[in-house]
Amino acid sequence: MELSLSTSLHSPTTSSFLSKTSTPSPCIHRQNLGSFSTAAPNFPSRVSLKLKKPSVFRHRRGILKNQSSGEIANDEDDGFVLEDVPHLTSFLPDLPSYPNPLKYSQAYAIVKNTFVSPEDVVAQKIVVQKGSRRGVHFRRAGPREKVYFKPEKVRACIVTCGGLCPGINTVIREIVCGLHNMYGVEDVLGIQGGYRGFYSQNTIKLTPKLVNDIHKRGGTFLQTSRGGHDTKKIVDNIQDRGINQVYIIGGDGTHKGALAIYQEVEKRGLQVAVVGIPKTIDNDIAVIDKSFGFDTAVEEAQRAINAAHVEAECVANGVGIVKLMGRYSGFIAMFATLASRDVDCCLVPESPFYLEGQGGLFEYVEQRIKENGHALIVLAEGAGQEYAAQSMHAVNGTDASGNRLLLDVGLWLTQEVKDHFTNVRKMEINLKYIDPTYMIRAIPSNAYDNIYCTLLAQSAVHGTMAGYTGFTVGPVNSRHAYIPINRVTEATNTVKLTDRMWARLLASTNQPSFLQKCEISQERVDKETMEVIDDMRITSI
Ligand SMILES: Nc1ncnc2c1ncn2[C@@H]1O[C@H](COP(=O)(O)OP(=O)(O)O)[C@@H](O)[C@H]1O
Ligand SMILES: O=P(O)(O)OC[C@H]1O[C@](O)(COP(=O)(O)O)[C@@H](O)[C@@H]1O
Ligand SMILES: [Mg+2]
Repeated sequence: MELSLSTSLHSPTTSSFLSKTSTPSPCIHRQNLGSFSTAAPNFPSRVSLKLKKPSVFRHRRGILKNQSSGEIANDEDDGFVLEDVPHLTSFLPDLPSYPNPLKYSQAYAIVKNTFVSPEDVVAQKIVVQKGSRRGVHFRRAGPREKVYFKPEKVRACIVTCGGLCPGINTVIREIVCGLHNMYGVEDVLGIQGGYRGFYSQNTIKLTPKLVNDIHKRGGTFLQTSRGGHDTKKIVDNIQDRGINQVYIIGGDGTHKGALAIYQEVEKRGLQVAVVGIPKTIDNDIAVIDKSFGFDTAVEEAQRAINAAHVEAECVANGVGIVKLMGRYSGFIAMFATLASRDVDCCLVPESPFYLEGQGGLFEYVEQRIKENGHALIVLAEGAGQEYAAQSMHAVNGTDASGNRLLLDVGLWLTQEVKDHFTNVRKMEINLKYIDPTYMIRAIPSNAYDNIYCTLLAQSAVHGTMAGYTGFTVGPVNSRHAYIPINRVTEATNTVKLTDRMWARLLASTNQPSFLQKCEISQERVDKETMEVIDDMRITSI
C-alpha cells in the first residue's frame, strides 16, 4: 500500500509522536482524501494525511513525505503508525473544553491513573520480532482529563440496528448509567426501531431507573430493524431534536450508516459526536478481538449440540445435524465445535466441501457411524450455499439492509444425507436435525459478556465526552481502543483456513479437509496471502 502524507501544523505543539515537522503543504484536499485534523492534547493541532487508500487516517512518526517535493524526512524511523480517530475540534476548532467531572468522583478518588494519557496507544500486533517495525496503533480508550461537553448540555441518544445479539440491553443500560453516574448527564433518548426510528417513531426518555433491569432480558429494549437508513433525514432529526451525542449499536451495516451520519454531521459543522458500538453474533467485525454476545452464543450452542449428540448416541446409526448462525463467517460453528468435542464434522462458509466420493462428507459420516455408532455435524448457515443452490430453488433476494438471503443449508443437508443412506447405501439411519439459530441469539448475555458490554459502553461514553467522533470501540489485544469506523466497514473477519485455529479444529474432529476436489480457490489463497503481506507492509512502512 503506497502512502503519501502531508502535514500542516498550525501550532508548534510538542508531539512525541510526530517528532519532525514539515513545511505546510498546499495540496490538502479534505473532502475526497478522507483527511482530518485533531486538536487532541500532545498531537499537532492539524495533521492532514493523503492516502492511496482514502479513508484510513494515519500519523506516522519517522517518515514524513512532503507531497509537493516528494522529499522524505527520515527521523526516528521506527515504523510507528497511529490510525487515529476524528475529534470534534478538527472541524470546530474553537470548541471549549472543561475539566472531566470524574476528577471529583468518589469512586475514582483513589484510582492511581483516572485519566488515560493522550499518548497511550494500543498496538494492533503484539507478536513481534526483534528489530521489527512498531506497526499500527490505535488510541487507547478511557476517560480524558478534559471533556468537550458540559454535562447539563448533553442530549444523547441510543439506537440499535440489525440482528439481535445477547448483550445489547447491557450496552444500552451501561451507556445510560455511565453517562448519568460518571458524567452527570441526565438527558438520554432512546430511538426506537433502528435507524428508521429517527424519523418515524417517538423517542423514549431513558433513565437509570427505567433501564435498571434490562440486562437480564434478551433482545433489545429499543427494538431494531434492517433497512431504512436515510442519512439526510436522520441528521435532520438529530439537529431538530438538539441531540449532540449519538450512540449507535450495530454490526458492519450499521457502522456504514454511522460513518455516513458522522460525515454528514461534519459537513454541517454540528457539535455532535457519533460513536459505534460493534454488535454481531457472527463475530465478523474486523480489528477487535471478539464481538459481544459471541461467547454467550457459543455457550448456548452447546445445549443444541449436546441434545443432538444425546439423540444420535441413543439410537442405532444416529446422525445429528445442528445449524448455527454465521452468514459469511463460521466462528460460532468453529468455536462451538471446538468447545464440544462431540462434533465429528464442522462446516463453515469459508471452507468448501463436497458430499459424494472419496474424501467426501458421506464417506466420512458412514465411517464414523461404523466406528462410533453415530455421527454429529455442525454447520454454519452460510456454508455450502453455492452447492445447495445446485439442487434447491435459489432465493436471489436480499433483506431490507441489502444482505443476501440464504438458502436453508440445514434442511438441504438433512435431505441429502437421508437420500444418500436410504437410497444409495440402503442403510437405515436415524437422523435428527436441530435448528437453534434464533435461540442462541435471543437470550440474555452471560456474565463474561455482561462485563465486556459494560466496558464497551463506558469506553464509548468516555470517548464522546472527550470530543472524539466517527469512531468505534473495542478490545484490541485485550486493551480497549478507539478505532476509526472505516476500519470495521472495509473488511470483515472470517475464519482463516491458513491459521492454526482451523488446523486445531480439523485435528479435534478428524474430519476431512475436503481439499481433494474442492481445493481452496486460488482467489481465496491469494486474498489471504495478500492480507498477510499487507499486514507485513503496514508493520514495515
Ligand atoms: N451501506 C450502508 N450505508 C448506510 N446504512 C447502511 C448500509 N448498510 C446497512 N445499513 C443500515 O444499517 C442497519 C443495519 O444493517 P444490517 O446489515 O441489517 O445489520 P448489521 O449492522 O448488524 O450488519 C440497517 O438499518 C441498514 O439500512
Ligand atoms: O433473520 P434475520 O433477523 O435477518 O437474522 C439473520 C442473520 O442475523 C445474524 O445473526 C447476524 O447478522 P447481523 O450481524 O448483520 O445482524 C446472521 O448470522 C444471520 O444470517
Ligand atoms: Mg451485518
